[in-house]
Amino acid sequence: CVLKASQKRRPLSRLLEQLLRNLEKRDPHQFFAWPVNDNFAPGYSNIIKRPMDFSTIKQKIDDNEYKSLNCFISDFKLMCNNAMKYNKPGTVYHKAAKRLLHAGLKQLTPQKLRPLGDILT
Ligand SMILES: COc1ccc(OC)c(-c2cc(C(C)=O)n3cccnc23)c1
Repeated sequence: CVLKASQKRRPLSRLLEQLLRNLEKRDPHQFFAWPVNDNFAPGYSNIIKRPMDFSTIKQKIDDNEYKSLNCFISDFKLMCNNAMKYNKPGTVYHKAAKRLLHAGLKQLTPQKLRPLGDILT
């Protein structure tokens, strides 16, 4: 029996892919899907020193750069906090980031993750 490519993935990578898909559902406008472009966000790269977005997180999963769930969660928080730093409160992006962070962290609580078993230890 030959395993499909996805089944050959490391257990942590497969879990992170699943968590990422669930987080992306909370970004219906895809504001966080790709790196923020300085042409649409003046001065962004001067203000935000460590940009992060869902496509970069996906690439890091595929490159096995995440050694733990916490590193994955840190990048998710970085992505949301970048948006809350650059965009003023009340803007569509600041509000979207706050909602995404709140909804995302609720999906990443120990209670929600415990059923996924010992691959997190
Ligand atoms: C209006 O449609 C889009 C499409 C993609 C975007 O970022 C990938 C953004 C976007 C995303 C952001 C963020 C996340 O700060 N942003 C800030 C200022 C101006 N534009 C954006 C908006």
